Amino acid sequence: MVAFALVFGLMGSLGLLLMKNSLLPTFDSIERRFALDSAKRVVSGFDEQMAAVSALNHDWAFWDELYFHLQRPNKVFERSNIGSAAMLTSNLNAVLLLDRQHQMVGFGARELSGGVMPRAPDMLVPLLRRWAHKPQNPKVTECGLAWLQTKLAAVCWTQVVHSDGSGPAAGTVVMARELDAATLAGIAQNAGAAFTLDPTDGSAADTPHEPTDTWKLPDFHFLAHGDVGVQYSPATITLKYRLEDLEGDPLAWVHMRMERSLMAQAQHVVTDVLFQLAAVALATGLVLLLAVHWWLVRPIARLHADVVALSASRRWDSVLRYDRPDEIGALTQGVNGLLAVLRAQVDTLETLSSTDALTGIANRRLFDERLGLELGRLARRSAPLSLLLLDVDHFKLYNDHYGHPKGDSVLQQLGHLLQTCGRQQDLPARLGGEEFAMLLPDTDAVGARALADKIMKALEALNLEHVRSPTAATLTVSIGVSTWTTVQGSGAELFAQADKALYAAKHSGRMRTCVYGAPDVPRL
Ligand SMILES: Nc1nc2c(ncn2[C@@H]2O[C@H](COP(=O)(O)OP(=O)(O)OP(=O)(O)O)[C@@H](O)[C@H]2O)c(=O)[nH]1
Repeated sequence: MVAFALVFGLMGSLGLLLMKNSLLPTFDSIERRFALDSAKRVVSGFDEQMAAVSALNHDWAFWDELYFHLQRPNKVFERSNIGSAAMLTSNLNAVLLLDRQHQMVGFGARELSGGVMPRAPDMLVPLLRRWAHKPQNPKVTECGLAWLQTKLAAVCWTQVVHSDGSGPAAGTVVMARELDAATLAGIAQNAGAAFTLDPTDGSAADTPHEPTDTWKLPDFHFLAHGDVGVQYSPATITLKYRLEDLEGDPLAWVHMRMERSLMAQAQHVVTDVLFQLAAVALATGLVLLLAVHWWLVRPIARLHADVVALSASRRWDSVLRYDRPDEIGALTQGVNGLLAVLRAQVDTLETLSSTDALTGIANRRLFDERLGLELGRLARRSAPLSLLLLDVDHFKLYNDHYGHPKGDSVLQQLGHLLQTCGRQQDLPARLGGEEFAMLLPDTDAVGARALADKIMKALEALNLEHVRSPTAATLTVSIGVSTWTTVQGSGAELFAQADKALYAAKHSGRMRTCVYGAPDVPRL
């Protein structure tokens, strides 16, 4: 029972542990995937900001009025298109116009957040440096990020050509739009992930942690250098992405910090589920334990107790009753089968131990037992009890003459004769050798003598030839009788009286019956 509970508990714990070990990693990988997707959306948000400026910049690059303006600067055009009002309308913070030699021919600006004004060198200097090692791509709008004063901005530039794309470029149009707090908040909102922007100025935020992992981001339109450093802790996943400037140098870190709420929830869920499963397992185990106890242990214990009681009482004739259509019923039937075999064996042994092997009538053991019983009955009620002792005359001579087997046959016939002569309640027995006895309940001396006569007549009728007998030509017996109407002593004394009578019969010529108490029989 205890072993069963232990095994059940062990298997349950193992199952729960396996479940925990498979559930948490699944939640963990879901959370990592989610963090990576968030990082992609944030970086994509920066890329989209550049794409928006890029579209406007591209339109201007194929604008004939700008094309002609670069060739012949026009004050009206400049005022209405790169004046501060126009900057506001187009949501730009700076527009820089360059001629073919990259000389500034126009600059319009709108103040950045915090009230500072962008400066033309903020755009021109990094561009010129970039073009020094990576020349401008004709008719292709390019974008990058740059600091305007201390503000992050998306900067795009395209060579200005005729609207039909013909002719050599008249110069370059450069535009900048600040990625102000509202824009960054929009990126964060669209991405569904909060982030901070930290300049790569060598401050602590510059290298806040060593990443434990690196995720590769796909190439976006303008941001094509995508590695995200990842650092895990039990409570957060921290991601950092490096924004680069026009020359490919570090510009700022985008730090994303994501609470591992899913893992925390998963831990709770798993713990809850574990507790619930443990409770269910415990309840199931208890129910199973009770069921096993009720259906198996209890009946087996009862069966065991019955078998023990049966062994103690030695009542092999008992039958165990468990009518069940299962293994316990089968076990009970098996025990009953064994009992039947045992009963048969005991019966056989009892028969063997109380029967004379040669004649098949009772032996001395059974005779003594019945004698004791009959004496007990005699003590309780006044019905006479007689005992006949019978001995074959000159049986030694018979054996000597006819041989032992023939002698055996005679003894068998005598046994049968005694059985047929007596009544149902009489007990014929062979006491040993050629000596027989008959115990006659409810029989007085007259009745006993009458039976003795009947036996002699029946033997005479058998006409068993005995040529060596000095007494008669056929086999004869001598009989001694003793009768008690009340108990006068032990069974041995009744027996001794009958033996005395038999002795008298032998010594008065054999082939006769003597009754103890008669004048011709001496007293004990
Ligand atoms: N065939 C056979 N003979 C037996 C058996 N038991 C005893 N005897 C023989 O019975 C004979 C008994 O002989 P005795 O005691 O001298 O008595 P008896 O010859 O009958 O003479 P009386 O009793 O004086 O008439 C012996 O020879 C025994 O060997 C037996 O089971 N079978």
